[in-house]
Amino acid sequence: MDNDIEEVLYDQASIQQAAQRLGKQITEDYAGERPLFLSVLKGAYLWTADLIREVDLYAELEFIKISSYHGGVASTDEITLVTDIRSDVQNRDVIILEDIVDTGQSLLFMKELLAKRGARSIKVATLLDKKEGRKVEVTADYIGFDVRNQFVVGYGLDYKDFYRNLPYVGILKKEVYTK
Ligand SMILES: O=P(O)(O)OC[C@H]1O[C@H](OP(=O)(O)OP(=O)(O)O)[C@H](O)[C@@H]1O
Ligand SMILES: Nc1nc2[nH]cnc2c(=O)[nH]1
Repeated sequence: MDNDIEEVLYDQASIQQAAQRLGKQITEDYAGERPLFLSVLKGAYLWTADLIREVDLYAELEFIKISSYHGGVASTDEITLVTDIRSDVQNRDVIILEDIVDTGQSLLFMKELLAKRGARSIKVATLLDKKEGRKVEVTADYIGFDVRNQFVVGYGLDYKDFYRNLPYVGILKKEVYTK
């Protein structure tokens, strides 16, 4: 798999540092509260594991699965809710955990869903923020790294469902897309 990678952008040590930085910030910001962390599958599973262990709060964790990409490098405009949560978000302080915010469509979908269900507050902690990719206006509150407008894989992020298990975030070689 490493042979398919053009460039490593963030290795495991840098991602751990980002998790520590954001975990500390969240712990301070939510002192005395019991937020609900909502991890967006599949991509956010590794980031969730890292970040949540750096949060020193009575925190609940739920997983939701939505889908926006259908195996390619171009985003579609359609988001589908694949697996919902069971817990009630009414009056809860929710922190959405994402691996990447790109067009923003997935995040907007999530935010609208939670707002409709009566969440008291909704914040977002993302490993990567690709601001240049935005098609809709939405922002993240806690950001690991800002990334350029290029397709990244690894650390939860896939290309055609592979590369999620790379222990770093990197860029695929061009020839991999055309193989
Ligand atoms: O800002 P956007 O353009 O909406 O892209 C961001 C979303 O795309 C990826 O998920 P994807 O739908 O590929 O599903 P996955 O997490 O299961 O890979 C990623 O995990 C984000 O949830
Ligand atoms: N793997 C991957 N998934 C994404 N979803 C939205 N942007 C990206 C990206 O750059 N890489």
